[in-house]
Amino acid sequence: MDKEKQILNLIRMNPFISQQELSSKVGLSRPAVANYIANLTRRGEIKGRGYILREESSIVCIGGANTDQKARSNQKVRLYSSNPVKITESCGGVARNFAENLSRLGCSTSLMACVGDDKEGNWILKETKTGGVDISQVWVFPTERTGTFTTLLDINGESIVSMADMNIYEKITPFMFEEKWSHIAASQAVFLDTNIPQESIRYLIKRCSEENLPLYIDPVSSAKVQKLPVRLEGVELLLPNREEAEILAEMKIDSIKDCQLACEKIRQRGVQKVMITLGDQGVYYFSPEESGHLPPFKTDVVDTTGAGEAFASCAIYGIMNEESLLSACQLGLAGAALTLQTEESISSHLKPDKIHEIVKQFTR
Ligand SMILES: Nc1ncnc2c1ncn2[C@@H]1O[C@H](COP(=O)(O)OP(=O)(O)O)[C@@H](O)[C@H]1O
Ligand SMILES: O=c1[nH]cc([C@@H]2O[C@H](COP(=O)(O)O)[C@@H](O)[C@H]2O)c(=O)[nH]1
Repeated sequence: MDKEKQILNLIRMNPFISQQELSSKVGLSRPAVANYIANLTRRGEIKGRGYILREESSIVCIGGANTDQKARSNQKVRLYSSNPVKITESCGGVARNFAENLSRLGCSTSLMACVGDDKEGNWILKETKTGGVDISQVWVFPTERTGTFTTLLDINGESIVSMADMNIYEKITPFMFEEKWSHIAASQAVFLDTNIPQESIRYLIKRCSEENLPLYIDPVSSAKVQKLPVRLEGVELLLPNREEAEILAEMKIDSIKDCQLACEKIRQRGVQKVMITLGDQGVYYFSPEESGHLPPFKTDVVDTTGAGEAFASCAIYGIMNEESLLSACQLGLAGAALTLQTEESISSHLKPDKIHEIVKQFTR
């Protein structure tokens, strides 16, 4: 590749790159680089220098965007039998749900995910945009089908079994993130789920760590948590549920005391903070400064789908607003309680005032 092309490619990947950095990367003197840039500018290839300011509380959410199909049984589910159910459909995907929740909390969020060029993909894009999320960074793949998540809910709203048809995410490569790096680097923080392939997860962890970008990870499921690398330096916060934490820590978790040991083991892998969500047992949080267990805020449980992302988004909202880990978890529990009350994966009542009010009500 000639020097001019190399310079253009480097600028495309990082519009903030300095002439000094360009000179050492392409092996030219700084004045020679300046000369190339002057020529490229004259020819209109470079339209100006892209100093885009980092937005306050902006976050890029990377991972899954699916349609969720929920079959809710109106009697206790009988396995190996035909069960009368009511089926509903909504937009889902861990990263997508997280982005919409945070947008409802007033943060500037963008989604980096992929959908097929099909009815479902178009629906997700439309709904997510209506939810206030920037969808300009979503890839639309013409030959792939949008991911689907199908779950069977028992009469008490608990999921009995779920099926994830998400082959589309296998098409995502590290290079695609490299190309979008200027957008990622312009955010205050990055949220990542493990729907994307292992090499892309590794790439993002390494790059965020090198560039000191706070990175929060939701491991999605006990199948997908296995994609995380052993070393997790640079991950500011990991939010596994109990099963995922058992896999990460390589131990059974049967008590709150076990949670503490599991968090210590997970932290030895390089993570700074850990929050293990424990379903109807609440959450255990852990950092070098603070640790403890909180039971859930009591509420009617209509449907548990989306509670994990509601917890994650409200807790991270707290962290981005420099709350303590304890206060961030209380906000997380408030968000989860709101989502448990609805059949939707996202509560339309989610607002900063509302979650603060719930925390006040339960901690009085
Ligand atoms: N059955 C339940 N009763 C009360 N709270 C629940 C229940 N299920 C989930 N939650 C709340 O939602 C949070 C996340 O749920 P959890 O099941 O641990 O995560 P995930 O949905 O990611 O598996 C919990 O920390 C808790 O606050
Ligand atoms: O392998 C996956 N399973 C499930 C999800 C998504 O996770 C949400 C359910 O999450 P929870 O565990 O909080 O119920 C759904 O919206 C579903 O689309 C996903 O992205 N990837």
